[in-house]
Amino acid sequence: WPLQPRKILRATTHTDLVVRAKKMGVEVKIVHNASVMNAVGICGLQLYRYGETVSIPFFTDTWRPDSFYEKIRENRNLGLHTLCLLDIRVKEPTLESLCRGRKDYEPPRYMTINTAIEQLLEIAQTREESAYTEDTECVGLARIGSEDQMVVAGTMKQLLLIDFGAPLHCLVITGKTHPLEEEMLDFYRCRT
Ligand SMILES: C[S@@+](CC[C@H](N)C(=O)[O-])C[C@H]1O[C@@H](n2cnc3c(N)ncnc32)[C@H](O)[C@@H]1O
Repeated sequence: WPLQPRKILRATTHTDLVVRAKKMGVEVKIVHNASVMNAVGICGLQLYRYGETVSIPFFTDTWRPDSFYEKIRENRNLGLHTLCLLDIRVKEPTLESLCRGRKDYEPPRYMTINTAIEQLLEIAQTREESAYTEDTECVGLARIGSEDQMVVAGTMKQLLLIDFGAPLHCLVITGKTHPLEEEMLDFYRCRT
């Protein structure tokens, strides 16, 4: 039974899968694949100038986690860019159905760049000296790799006004940029 994880081994889930398979004596064969982790290179920010990637979950009325803020702060202190992966909520059982023991699911939801920025700015407001502000340069990327992919560079404030269309979306918060990176970003710069 050759196990072929679809993606490169870059996240805990992938490594965990391999470790458990090997412990069970299952043969593991890695088939390398494209990933947002390298496809994001399209915007011209150099991959080796990124710090730790963060995931931004949807806020709810009662759950507003902000642990990713510290990672963004550390990255920016080191002058590194931060790739923000945005929440996907698919096949989430409704609260009602959980209570009734019946399987009903919420409609699928994919976080937009706009929602991610709103949440990031909400967190920034709770910090005295935030690691980023609405004037921080970012790059919004939607549907990378598809014919209608969208890449726009601009401040958080500017990107908030852009409709990036259908999922999937991700966001890069820039660190210290190299002149060549700036030249590349100019091709994507938002003109509003
Ligand atoms: C849990 S991550 C896993 C990504 C996938 N396993 C990979 O390595 O490409 C999913 C998130 O990555 C980002 N993402 C994946 N593919 C994307 C694409 N083509 N364009 C923009 N963002 C993408 C989105 O933020 C999405 O919510």
